[in-house]
Amino acid sequence: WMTSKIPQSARRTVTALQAATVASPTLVEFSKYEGLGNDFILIDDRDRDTPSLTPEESEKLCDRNFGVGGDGVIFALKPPSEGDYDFRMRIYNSDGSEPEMCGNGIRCFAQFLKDLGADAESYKVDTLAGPIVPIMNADGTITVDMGPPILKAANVPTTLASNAEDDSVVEQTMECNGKTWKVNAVSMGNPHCIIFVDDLENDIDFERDGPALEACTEFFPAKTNVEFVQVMSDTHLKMKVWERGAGPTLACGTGACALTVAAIRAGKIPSGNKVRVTLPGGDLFIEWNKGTDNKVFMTGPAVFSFQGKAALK
Ligand SMILES: N[C@@H](CCC[C@H](N)C(=O)O)C(=O)O
Repeated sequence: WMTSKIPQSARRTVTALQAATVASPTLVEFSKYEGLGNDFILIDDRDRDTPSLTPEESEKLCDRNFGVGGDGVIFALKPPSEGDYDFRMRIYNSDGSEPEMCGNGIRCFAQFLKDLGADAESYKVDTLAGPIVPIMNADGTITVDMGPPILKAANVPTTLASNAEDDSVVEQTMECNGKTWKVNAVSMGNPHCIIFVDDLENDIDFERDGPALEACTEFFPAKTNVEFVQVMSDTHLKMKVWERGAGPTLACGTGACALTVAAIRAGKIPSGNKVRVTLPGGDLFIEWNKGTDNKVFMTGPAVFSFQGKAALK
């Protein structure tokens, strides 16, 4: 009797709504991982050459209210046919832009592959920043051979005048956001603007200075990740990061590598040590083989959080 009391026109509306509700959305299978709280949606695209999601779809999935939530989406792809690679990694930032590399991301990528059944001790991964090699440690952490830092100003890229050997930028003066900064420019495949401060909590207006420096395309034409760093001791650095394309994150692996290199080059700490970098989400350990093979090694965790199917909206 209930149905008979609903007017004909309203019944048509209800039927239309039901049809809309039952129309099945496209579902994406994903796994979620984090490295010191820098969190990523991992997609198993090992049968593909290119990502199965567009930058726009990735941006929607990263939304923390309407999607899964994450600082980026990482795709595990088929290796290129040449170069003896095991896999290819591509990543979109949470705003849909595509960076060349991601340090915490590649540890999550390696752990994801391990959880999918890969059992090698190390992998040669093709990235837009060149070959990167994650090494699986017995204690569950992952060490990554990040390759050599890129110091030449034009290759970072920065338009700041080089003021050191190798055409690099060390403690160079830069005007941005109405302030004068002492800037160090280092690329780990992706650009980093590193600023040393005496007091991380009081010397910067993080929420204003971070985005202003990120978008300072006059000096960093590809935009830049921004790291504010306090030197705690010869082997301990503390940092806050404002990431290009993602904003404030709890950790940045390429950033930790870049700022360690910058600290050594600026004479803030000696070379030859393993450096502990404290980020908002925890610690990474960085070594720069300056003077030998010039490579940077990063060690830290990568942890599975959850997996599921998400609607593509
Ligand atoms: N969180 C990452 C860096 C991700 C890329 C960055 N936002 C960029 O656009 O360069 C890391 O751990 O390195």
